Amino acid sequence: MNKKLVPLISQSEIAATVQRLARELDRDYQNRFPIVIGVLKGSFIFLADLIRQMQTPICNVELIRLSSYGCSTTSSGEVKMLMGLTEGVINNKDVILVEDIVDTGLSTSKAIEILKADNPSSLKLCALLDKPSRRKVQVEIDYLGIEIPDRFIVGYGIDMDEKYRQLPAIYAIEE
Ligand SMILES: O=P(O)(O)OC[C@H]1O[C@H](OP(=O)(O)OP(=O)(O)O)[C@H](O)[C@@H]1O
Ligand code: HPA
Repeated sequence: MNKKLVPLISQSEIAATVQRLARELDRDYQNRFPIVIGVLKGSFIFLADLIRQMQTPICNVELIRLSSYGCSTTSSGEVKMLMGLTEGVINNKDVILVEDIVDTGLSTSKAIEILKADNPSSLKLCALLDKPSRRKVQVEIDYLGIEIPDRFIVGYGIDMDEKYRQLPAIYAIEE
């Protein structure tokens, strides 16, 4: 079935939002050398743009991979860790977890639970998009980009069945 892509967030709005988040992180992480952890795959473009806008030095960039959506627009509810961190890498470090979108909250809460077990000295969440109307578990977003309505979105790293990640802006899918 053909999908219609309806523009939701423009490239310029994304860029301004990334700038703002980078300034907020710079303000809070001066002289702290945080570890920035991106959640693959969806956050890869946001992560790359965000760290290039940050001026405060970063100790390390790490990537983890979770998956729950598979080939559909509905979360399976079962979040799998497909790729984790090297042991000990965040022990006693300030960690910034970077997510593209918090929807049900299941992926992010799982990531937070796993990372907390590795004893970071602090752990904060930076998310580009928040879809609070779909939340199933509570997630506190410390650095939030844009709140969005209950639409399935794609672009800027975010996919539907692995498609559309390369689009430079964010679109809502309509049947
Ligand atoms: O709050 P939730 O309902 O858990 O949804 C949010 C997660 O879903 C997407 O990942 P997905 O599982 O589709 O994997 P992907 O990033 O590799 O596309 C997205 O990148 C978030 O990590
Ligand atoms: O709206 C969405 N689009 C794509 N992937 C997602 N994962 C959670 N929510 C979404």
